[in-house]
Amino acid sequence: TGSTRAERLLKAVQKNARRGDPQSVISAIDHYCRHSEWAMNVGDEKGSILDSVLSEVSPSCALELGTYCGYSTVRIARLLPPGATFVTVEFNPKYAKVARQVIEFAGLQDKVKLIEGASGDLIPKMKELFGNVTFDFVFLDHWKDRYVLDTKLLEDCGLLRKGSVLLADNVICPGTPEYLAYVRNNPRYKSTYYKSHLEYTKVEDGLEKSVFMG
Ligand SMILES: CCNc1ncnc2c1ncn2[C@@H]1O[C@H](/C=C/CNC(=O)c2cc(-c3ccc(F)cc3)cc(O)c2O)[C@@H](O)[C@H]1O
Ligand SMILES: [Mg+2]
Repeated sequence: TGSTRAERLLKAVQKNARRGDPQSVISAIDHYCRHSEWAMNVGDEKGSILDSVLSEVSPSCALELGTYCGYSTVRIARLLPPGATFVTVEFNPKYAKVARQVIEFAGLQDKVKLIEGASGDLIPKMKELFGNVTFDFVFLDHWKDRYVLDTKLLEDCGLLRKGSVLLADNVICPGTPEYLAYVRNNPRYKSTYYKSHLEYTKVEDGLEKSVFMG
């Protein structure tokens, strides 16, 4: 059968990027998605905002919800301090398979723990899997109607600490209205909106950074 969009994106990485060079993997995906076939990666414009927030936080323990093809996984892993723990969660085995190959091509497999499964099932298991962990940084980029549920789950499972930073993609397009309402009207969060554009387009989108106050 024909390849999927994700598999064609992987082929573009294998063809155009350099093994062990994360920046070349990022550039190859951005070029392919801008000029050949759009895909729902956070992209280069919002990706630069992600990079700057990451550099501020410099997390020793990070979580990503929704790996997809591993584009933001590579963006995050390449900026983490040595020895950091980085967990990314993906429940579609086909996407997980592509993401593992993209992450490996970038040479970042030793920095990334990709766990296959649904966030709702895995979040309550994080303490069991990784010891009494709290996440310094969480990137939300999975199903938009699950951001609030999973944020509450992270709180209830004691996985956030005073100062933990949540960064959410697509708060304008496709949009996450109940998530914005939740973090912006909640005294336990200090939120900032970073205006940008939907990946590879001129459509408005943005990232919401929310600092958990404990
Ligand atoms: C059930 C919730 N828990 C989950 N646990 C683990 N992985 C999950 C989960 N949900 C979804 N996933 C995975 O995350 C990814 C889903 C991401 C959903 N993202 C979007 O819908 C999205 C969509 C757009 C978009 C914007 C404009 C359009 F016209 C069309 C699409 C842009 C984006 O940046 C997006 O992130 C997939 O890999 C999916 O398998
Ligand atoms: Mg997104």
